[in-house]
Amino acid sequence: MGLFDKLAGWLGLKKKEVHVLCLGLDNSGKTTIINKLKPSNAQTQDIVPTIGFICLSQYLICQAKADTEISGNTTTNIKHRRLPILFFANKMDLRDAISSVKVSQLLSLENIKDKPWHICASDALKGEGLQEGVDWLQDQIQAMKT
Ligand SMILES: Nc1nc2c(ncn2[C@@H]2O[C@H](COP(=O)(O)OP(=O)(O)OP(=O)(O)O)[C@@H](O)[C@H]2O)c(=O)[nH]1
Ligand SMILES: [Mg+2]
Repeated sequence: MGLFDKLAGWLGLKKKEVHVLCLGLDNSGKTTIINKLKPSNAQTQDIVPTIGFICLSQYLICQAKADTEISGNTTTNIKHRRLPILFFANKMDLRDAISSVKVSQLLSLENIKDKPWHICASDALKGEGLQEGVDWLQDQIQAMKT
């Protein structure tokens, strides 16, 4: 069972759609993170750079590169809703990686006042830090339901 299956189970979302948009710089680890969230028997060992975007309907996760064009309606919709934003400060295992606190300062995340946000340091190769992020997302989605 993958982390997103667990999340869906806890939330009783088996029949509901949860759309997760995964955005990030090239080579930052988006596909690796998404892959790790799948059940172990569905994970692939062979991750190649994504061309354009991928949409995994089974997990309802959409990965787009930061420069992928998103339609005007979608951006407006995202902008005006109080959707939770989860940041992964990935590749934390690298020797010259900066801390998640420093990443958050560099991105001025404290200026995001109209949406709940959270940042987790992660090592997507080992799967470290992903559970913390999914737990936070679970709490946020639950809060939105009530
Ligand atoms: N050391 C380290 N390498 C990672 C980590 N996450 C991903 N990688 C590696 O970084 C490279 C890029 O990972 P991808 O998952 O393809 O990155 P992406 O963001 O999907 O890349 P694009 O699809 O090209 O935008 C691969 O060689 C991964 O094995 C991490 O946490 N630590
Ligand atoms: Mg990719």
